[in-house]
Amino acid sequence: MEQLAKISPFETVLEFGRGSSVLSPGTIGVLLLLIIWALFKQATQTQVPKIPKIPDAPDALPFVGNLMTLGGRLNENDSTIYSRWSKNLSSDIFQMRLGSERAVVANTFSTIKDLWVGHSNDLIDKPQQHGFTEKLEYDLSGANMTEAIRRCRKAATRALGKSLWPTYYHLLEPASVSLTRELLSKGDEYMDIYPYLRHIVFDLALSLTYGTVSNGVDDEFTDALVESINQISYFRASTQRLRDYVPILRLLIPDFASGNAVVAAEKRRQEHLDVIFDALKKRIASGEQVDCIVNGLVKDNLSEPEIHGTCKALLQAAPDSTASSMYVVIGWLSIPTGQEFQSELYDAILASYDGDRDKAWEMAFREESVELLVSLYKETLRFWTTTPYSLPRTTVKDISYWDTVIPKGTTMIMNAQQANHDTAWYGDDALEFKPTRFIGKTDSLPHLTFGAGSRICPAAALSNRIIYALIARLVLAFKINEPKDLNARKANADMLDFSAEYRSLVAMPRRFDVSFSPRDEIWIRTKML
Ligand code: HEM
Repeated sequence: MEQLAKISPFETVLEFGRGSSVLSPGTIGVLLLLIIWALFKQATQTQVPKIPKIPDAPDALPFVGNLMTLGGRLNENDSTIYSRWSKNLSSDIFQMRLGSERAVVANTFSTIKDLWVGHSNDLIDKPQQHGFTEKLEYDLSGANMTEAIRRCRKAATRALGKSLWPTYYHLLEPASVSLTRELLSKGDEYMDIYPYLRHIVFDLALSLTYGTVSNGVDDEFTDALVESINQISYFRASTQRLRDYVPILRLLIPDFASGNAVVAAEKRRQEHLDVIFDALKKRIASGEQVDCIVNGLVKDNLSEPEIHGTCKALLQAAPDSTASSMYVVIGWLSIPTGQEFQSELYDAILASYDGDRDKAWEMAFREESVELLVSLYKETLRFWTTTPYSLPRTTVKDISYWDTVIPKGTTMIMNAQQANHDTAWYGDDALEFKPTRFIGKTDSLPHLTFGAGSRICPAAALSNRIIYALIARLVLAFKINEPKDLNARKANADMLDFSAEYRSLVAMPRRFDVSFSPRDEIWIRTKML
């Protein structure tokens, strides 16, 4: 019987049907029993058995398990729901059913550290999301750690390493100058700075990968590429699509809208990248020296799909997560408490360079000598967890955890949003935004927004530096103001409500407007030369 169930209950029933030309009442009875039994198995079974001694999330339903409460269906992101379950169960860790997938959710900093760092190599694979993963040609972020993916990750990590940063300054510095010029031209006008921040990070990622930049914030080609990237991000590791997790739905319902949307987005993304790649090949063939990751990967003999797979992951991961973090902190700086902090930060930046504004401006991308600003970006990433449940992993072997065993093949989810606000780890003020929190602290894992362990974000240090440098230059040049008009869009600095996106992997801050008053216009203009 166990054997038959593995084939698929419906195939089993069909086999019975084929074997008998006339269905006797006895055969029909057996068939019915078999269908009920097969449905029962489908309704409750998971890829790994229930794990002893780990409590279950409440209200699991047949077939879908806990999915009906997740995926933004209650206008809350999955992490907020996980936090509630963890609290109600009085347990750091619980298990749940996502259709046929058994997942363990860890909710406190110390539990996550024990599992993700203590068992780093045991948690190196990613869950394969049916209806999504197979529609992407090659995908570093979502793939298991095969030999090819190991090579891609190694190449990406090398390209993002500190020794290569000096080659990226010439990309970031002009971008920050054009941003400053743009802000200066706006005068007292209130504006939404998000598209500009996103554009800077996207251009950096495009230069790093394919050695090119886009044409501008409203460039049509880039918009289409960004749109295809967004579509793919929207479905990645999301619990919104039931059929990605429930086998019987895949069997019964064809994959219409969203499945086709992923395929169409992947096709569009690939077409655009092919154009960019071809242009790069022509430049290289004509003898031009182009410093970019693709060039390095070609020299490393990675295949073309591997090259695109690595670069797609970098292009995909970079813009929204980095831009969102800069955006929320700019929003906080504009509100009254942030206004006071702006002056403190301005003084701290100048003090680090003995009052030499030019040097402070020049060194922004080259070093992180302003401790208050380092603490500010760490606290920003901790408090507004833009990747609330990180990227789920899969165990590649059985893991002994306290007095139980988490089996090989279990989906592992870190509730980074909850752990980043864990009072047992950060103290009673964990729910406050405290920009000085990390002064004098050198912990290598200050928060979990970049993930942890074997698949931690390879761009964590570079992203930190981008945020540090752009904020340093903004504060040196301008005072950031919130709109006076009561009906205007003001920043939402709430640790959860800052984002209006409940369904997908990356939080999307609610949009707001701010204005930038030059501290000293004549001095700023000297930086535009
Ligand atoms: C503030 C900005 C960023 C945040 C919060 C962020 C967050 C994350 C997180 C949570 C993961 C999953 C880690 C894990 O499984 O433990 C990840 C993976 C990844 N990130 Fe980032 N990221 C950021 C910026 C970037 C940038 C700028 C790039 C590229 C230039 C990048 C490239 C990647 C790649 C390639 C992966 C997949 C690594 C793998 O699966 O082996 N990220 N990121």
